[in-house]
Amino acid sequence: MTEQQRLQQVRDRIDAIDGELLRLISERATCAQDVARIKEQAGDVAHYYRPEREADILRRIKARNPGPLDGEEVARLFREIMSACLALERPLSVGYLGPEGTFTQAAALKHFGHSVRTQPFGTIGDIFREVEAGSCNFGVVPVENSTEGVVNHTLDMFMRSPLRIAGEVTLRIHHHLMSRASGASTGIPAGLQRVYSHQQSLAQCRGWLDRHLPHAERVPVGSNAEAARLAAGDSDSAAVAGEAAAALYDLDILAHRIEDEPGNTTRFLVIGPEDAPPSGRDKTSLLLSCRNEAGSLYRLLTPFADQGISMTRIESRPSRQGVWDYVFFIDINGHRADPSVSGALQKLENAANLCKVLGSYPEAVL
Ligand SMILES: C=C(O[C@@H]1C=C(C(=O)O)C=C[C@H]1O)C(=O)O
Repeated sequence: MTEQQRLQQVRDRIDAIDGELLRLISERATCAQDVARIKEQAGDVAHYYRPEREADILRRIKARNPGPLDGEEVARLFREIMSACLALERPLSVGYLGPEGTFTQAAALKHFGHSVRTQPFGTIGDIFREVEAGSCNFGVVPVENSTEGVVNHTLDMFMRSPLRIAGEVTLRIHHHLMSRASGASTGIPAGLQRVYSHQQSLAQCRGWLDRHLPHAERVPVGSNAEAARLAAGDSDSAAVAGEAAAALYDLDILAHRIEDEPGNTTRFLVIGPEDAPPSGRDKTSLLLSCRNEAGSLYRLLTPFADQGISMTRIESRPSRQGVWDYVFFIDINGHRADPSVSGALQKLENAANLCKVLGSYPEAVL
């Protein structure tokens, strides 16, 4: 057989598989429509989207993946199939920290897939308000970065918001230095006067900027996408931002992956009117406060230790109610419906001044 004939054979096989895939995906979409119909008949239209079921499906896909594709890769494909099936019934609207091209938008699309309607908002407070008002089904907000720590504004919003946490997303953050497309060969132009970026991103690239652009002024702005927009209008300036922002504002990337920590990751939370039912591998976020006296934090944490629950994070913030009153944001493994977690929560009611369950939700799968 000639090379052409052998190629033709494989291509025929691929075409047949694609036909079969298309038939199966369409059949799957019809099933999703059936699910929606059943829910409509039961008057349960608020629950078209089931985060715990989606997490379970994605985990199963990863566990069963026979290769050669990587587990993350197949899960990403199925993420998009589920997203499209769900949108057939009711496209979700998801608010994020804009403008377009931010890492928060990338996190929203990673979590929900590309068939949702993403809506940019100017501040974290605006996202909470829009989701509270019901004009968006969910919101996505940054909460902590592996290099720069916690996003205080997000934690502070939870103190007075009735919203719950329905999911988490982690995103590897790669920052690039970019400037107005010149068509010239790449490299860092000597005359760069200014570097725009979000405060957090400037901090995440501090070492690189010190070494390569010691004389350029660092100008913190509201978001990386805003930085890219400003750099697009001024050839003396550059921005530090992600790939999406470079594409959106037609900027040339002058230097790739300039973050100081190669494992630089940001964690985002999905906020909505309810948290999620158990998926089998869940986390619970709590807001606690205790009296300012000896041993009170110790007493607050004892119920978790007694129940063998591991804590994955603790942050303290001023409560803003008294000069020395602090609140603690605590993440634990497990769902609030698990007997060990609900047992610990019952004991906490006595030990804590305030004990607010911000939500139980599936551990990030992707
Ligand atoms: C609403 C449901 O289905 C939705 C669609 C899914 C899918 O396409 O597989 C998965 C979970 C839900 O977001 C449900 O299963 O109850």
